Amino acid sequence: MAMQKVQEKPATASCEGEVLIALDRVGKRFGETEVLRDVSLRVGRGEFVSILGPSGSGKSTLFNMITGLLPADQGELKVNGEIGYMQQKDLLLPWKTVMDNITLPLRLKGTNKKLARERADALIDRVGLRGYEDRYPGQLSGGMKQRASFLRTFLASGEIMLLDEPFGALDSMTKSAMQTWLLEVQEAFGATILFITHDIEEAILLSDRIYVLSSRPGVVKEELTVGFGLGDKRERLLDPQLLRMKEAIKRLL
Ligand SMILES: Nc1ncnc2c1ncn2[C@@H]1O[C@H](COP(=O)(O)OP(=O)(O)OP(=O)(O)O)[C@@H](O)[C@H]1O
Repeated sequence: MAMQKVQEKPATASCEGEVLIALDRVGKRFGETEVLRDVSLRVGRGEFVSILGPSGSGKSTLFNMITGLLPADQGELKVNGEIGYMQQKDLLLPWKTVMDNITLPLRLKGTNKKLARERADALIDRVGLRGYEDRYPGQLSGGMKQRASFLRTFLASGEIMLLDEPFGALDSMTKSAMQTWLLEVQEAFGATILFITHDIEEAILLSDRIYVLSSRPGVVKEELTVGFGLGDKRERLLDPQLLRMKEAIKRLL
């Protein structure tokens, strides 16, 4: 039944404005295992789009294809802009300072040290790490490490950020603070974000649109626009529509 629905969907999923990521009927197998089937999605400039799906539904595989780390077996995949990829683990190098970690991708791209530091310095207040530039990752809290990792990704990313469950390992209070922080920086930086999560509430709270993936194979079961709490997404937490949407998504998974 689910497949029927996907087949009926137009290949061009909805999004307004300039499209930065476009997938049309993308498929992927690992040997005998079909991991993704017929995945079509769009991400427009300045949008916050989430991919919500259970473990094993192919979310990270999708990101690996979007970044070009893995080829797609089927379908079309277009990316219009430079991508920064923040993986599940923060992957900060423990022997480098916060500043050296943050500026590493810029340095690898050939930016000189002074300029890379100036660029990081201009944003360090925004991520709440002023005064921690010379510390080492082991001296930071989980939330601080995620913020350092986020800034590193942002500086290197140009226009598009792919965030793979960035808050998955955090305790619920830190997670909630980080979600608020992410919404603030997205607004301030005007970033385009494609976000992976298996937390339904997190997806509803943060996103403009959500693609709900089923598992084995990963198929887009539904594309949802979060049409409430548009002025201030944090107010969604208090909105009765949140619960209704959460229940509707649970029924899809
Ligand atoms: N390189 C690979 N070779 C073989 N199988 C793979 C490879 N990468 C992923 N898989 C398989 O593909 C499926 C999807 O994995 P993927 O990591 O994309 O899922 P996910 O939705 O991101 O899961 P999680 O939420 O647990 O991170 C899994 O069954 C996984 O074992």
